[in-house]
Amino acid sequence: MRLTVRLVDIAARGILLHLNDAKSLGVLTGDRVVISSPSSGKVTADYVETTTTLIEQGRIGVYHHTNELLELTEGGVVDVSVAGRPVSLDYIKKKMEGEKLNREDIRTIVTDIVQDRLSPSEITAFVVSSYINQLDMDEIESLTRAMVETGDQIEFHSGPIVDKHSIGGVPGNKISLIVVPIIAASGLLIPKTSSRAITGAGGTADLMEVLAPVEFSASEVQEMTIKTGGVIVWGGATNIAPADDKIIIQEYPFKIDQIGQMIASVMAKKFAVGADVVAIDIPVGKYCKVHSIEEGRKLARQFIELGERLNMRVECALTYGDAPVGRAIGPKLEIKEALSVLEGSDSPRSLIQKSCVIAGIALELAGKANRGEGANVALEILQSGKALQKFQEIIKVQGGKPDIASAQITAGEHFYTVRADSNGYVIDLNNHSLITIARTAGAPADHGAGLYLHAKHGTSLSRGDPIFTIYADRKWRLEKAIEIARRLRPVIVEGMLIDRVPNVREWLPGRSRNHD
Ligand SMILES: O=P(O)(O)OC[C@H]1O[C@H](OP(=O)(O)O)[C@H](O)[C@@H]1O
Ligand SMILES: Nc1ccnc(=O)[nH]1
Repeated sequence: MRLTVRLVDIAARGILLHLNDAKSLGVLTGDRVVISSPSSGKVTADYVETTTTLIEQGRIGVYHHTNELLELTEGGVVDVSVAGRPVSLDYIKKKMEGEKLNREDIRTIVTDIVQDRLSPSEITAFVVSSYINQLDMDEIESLTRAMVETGDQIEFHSGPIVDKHSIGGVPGNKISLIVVPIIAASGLLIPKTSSRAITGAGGTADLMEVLAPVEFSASEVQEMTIKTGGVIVWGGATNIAPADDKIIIQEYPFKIDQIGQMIASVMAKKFAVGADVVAIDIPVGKYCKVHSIEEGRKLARQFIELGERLNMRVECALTYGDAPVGRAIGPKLEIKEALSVLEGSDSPRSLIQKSCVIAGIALELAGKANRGEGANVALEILQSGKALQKFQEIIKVQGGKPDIASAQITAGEHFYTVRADSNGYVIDLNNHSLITIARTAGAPADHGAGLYLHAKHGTSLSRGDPIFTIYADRKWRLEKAIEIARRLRPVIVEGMLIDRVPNVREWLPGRSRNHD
């Protein structure tokens, strides 16, 4: 069918057809079509949307991202025919039905994801079917290899190449900003790629973006790493494991991170940058991705086994995840806190200790420290000021302003402090709720949004003492976040009274205990 092009300025993939044209072609909403034009050749364009009002018969509306491939001009004429459905949909269905996927099935799915042949809802179906039916180690290995092979890879000619990664899930986990400079300052190479927030309110890429650009190609990552010893960039922009970010985007709204996909997501990024040794941080806690030490050990063994299959030496640390790392949650607040530690502050201790433990494991694996001494070596590098100097070099090589000091970083201009309404101790912190509040306040997209925790487990508070402050770049977002905070009560302060159950029934005066 020949149709006249109307360019539709919507930042999405897809095309819009009049319902009658769609019927004549034999396509329904969600089907795919092939568009051919003399200038662009044949392109399988995405999902059809139909309308009876928004476009006239005889025309085809082409959305912006689809036209990036087609490069059509307004008023041009194209030939439109029905396209077959991607075969990967059959493999996703196979997983939905609980069957095991083989290497070819997974490679086909990943290739279709990378080449934008699957719609967001189809990718979500893959995520959810793997979430419910789980991926075994063979499937995880296939997924990792397919993610690596469908993107760019880096090869360094000297080693060992070091890397670290956290599975995430604990708020405030800004340790990469301290670990990477420590490792690089020790003379090792660490080409660190991170994702943006998945279940949290600020992934490492979101944080680093406050100080410097994070979007680079794989070859730029390589060049910068050779020059400074390390980088902290967003994996999603590098074309390193490009399927990863397309999957993560579908996980974000549900705040899920399917275990098999998560292992592949992390390890594909490590493998693609040529890592020889890898330290993995597995936060364990009531509200984390991993809830018990046993579960954590099982996951650690999976990471180690996959590392062996891929020829990388992996060691994992199970870390305390029942409270945020440090006190700051959200991009600017977290950067401020990490910078202050690099500048020599001796608090927050949880942040310093955790950063040194993870950096220490990597230093030991790479032969820069004896077994059991890595954390001390890391602390010495941190306290010597060499890590700060290295961090400034990293900011500079990525194109940011290196001489920024923590005191110059200010969080969102709108803020509100939640205070204790009775005397007592902090007996519980709900990480999920803290993240929900920070996200509602605008994090991670609004860099100034987030929250600062004044009190953690065991802190003794008097009525009126601050518990946490919510920050936002926009007033309406702050209002929403306050509303959510009132409902979720993420920090529980209790004295001896745990709860009081009110009797709300109307009590009539004169009513007596007389059972007449
Ligand atoms: O949003 P949630 O699920 O907490 O985790 C995502 C964060 O965890 C990892 O941290 P890193 O790159 O090792 O610093 C990811 O790359 C990302 O930054
Ligand atoms: N799924 C993931 C969890 C943590 N980090 C990642 O890069 N990916």
